[in-house]
Amino acid sequence: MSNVLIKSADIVGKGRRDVLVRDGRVAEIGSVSEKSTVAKDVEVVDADGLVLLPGLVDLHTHLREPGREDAETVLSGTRAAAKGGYTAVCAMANSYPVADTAGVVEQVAALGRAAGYADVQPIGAVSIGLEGKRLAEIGAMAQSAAAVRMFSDDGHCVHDPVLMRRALEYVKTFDGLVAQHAEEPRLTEGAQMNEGAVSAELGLPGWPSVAEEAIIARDVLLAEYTGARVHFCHVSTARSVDIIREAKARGAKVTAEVCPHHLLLTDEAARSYDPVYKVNPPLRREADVAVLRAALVEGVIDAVATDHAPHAPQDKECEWAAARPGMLGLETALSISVLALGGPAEVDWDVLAERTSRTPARIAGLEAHGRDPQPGTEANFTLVDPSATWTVVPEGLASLSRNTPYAGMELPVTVQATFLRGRATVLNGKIEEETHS
Ligand SMILES: NC(=O)N[C@@H](CC(=O)O)C(=O)O
Ligand SMILES: [Zn+2]
Ligand SMILES: [Zn+2]
Repeated sequence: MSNVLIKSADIVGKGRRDVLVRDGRVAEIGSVSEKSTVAKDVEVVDADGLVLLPGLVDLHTHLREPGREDAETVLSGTRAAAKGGYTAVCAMANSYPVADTAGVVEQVAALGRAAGYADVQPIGAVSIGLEGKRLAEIGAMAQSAAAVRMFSDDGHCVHDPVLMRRALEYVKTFDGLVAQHAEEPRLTEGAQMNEGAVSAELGLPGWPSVAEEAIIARDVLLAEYTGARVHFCHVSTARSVDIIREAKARGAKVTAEVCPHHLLLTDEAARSYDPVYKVNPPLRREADVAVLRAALVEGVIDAVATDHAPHAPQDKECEWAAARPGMLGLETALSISVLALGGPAEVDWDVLAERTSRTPARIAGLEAHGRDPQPGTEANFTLVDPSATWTVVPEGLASLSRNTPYAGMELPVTVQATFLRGRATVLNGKIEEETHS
């Protein structure tokens, strides 16, 4: 089904329109007369009451393949992405083997194409084996069939300033960027949760906010010095936002993302000792959450990114200190973002489209994504029901893993359909089983 007539969708900024898709691209937009278009080969999708967004784009997804296919695969992770309204995901490099060669990034991209549920853009490692010692083959990954533009040692900070400088000088030659996991490792040795009143009470070693802020401040300086692009992953503190705001005002080429969980949850959740709430960087204070929400609306934070981090039961269902950090995100990100921005009645859908689709597509250089429907553009959309609600049931998720912090919660907004080049990957809220790419 790549010929579709989407009837009467509320297109952000344009009002109610029909969108006719032929051969994966928008053919007509406006009031398309039924007679002329409802030919036999055109499927009609009634979108009355639904909001049409450009397909969501995730700058930060852990797909776990190769290496931890028990936790997630490219197939299961992209099915989860489609369910969440995503048409493109950027796959982090911390797989086993690490995505630090042209071979591995090409393999991940090929698995994405074979699955057919979302475009998979691999992120390459900055350093060999994420060890922070020697640069990975950045040029070969950039020139490979996977055309890697974004590089990250995510899971680890590119801590050595010389290595960071070299990486920035290198990616600058092809307008690439480094996505930094900002964590000064000496300040977080043994850390288990946000350092503050709650960690003191619980007696858990703290992860101080300055460990993030110190690296962001340094990398802003390196970005300005080299003229290269730096993107900050999972920004979690109020002071980080201040530093990024100042950097942007000076013209530094920096961008930043925030994760849905940092927009909603706080370190109070650690009182449960339930490792589902353990994540890097950790859940912070209420005051940080408020600043992150405002910064997202303002645009100081450019994008929502999931940091979808599936973990197998044995890595999560254990005591807090032994558990791996990270939580699922793809299937709940839109709902949590809407909730954090005031709920479906309050949310500005245009701002939401900007932060979840248009801007992340631009940051990652994914030209066919993040586009509002115009004649000729690829039909990568999601249809959202703004008045529906759903309850998170871990067993019902498309992800292979179950580590969602929202189990049992009733959330606003459902994804009714996702279209990738005009082909429904999700229809009537259900994953389409036949996707032929
Ligand atoms: N966020 C996490 O807590 N975990 C991520 C790594 C990372 O994003 O740093 C993971 O790969 O599990
Ligand atoms: Zn990280
Ligand atoms: Zn991550």
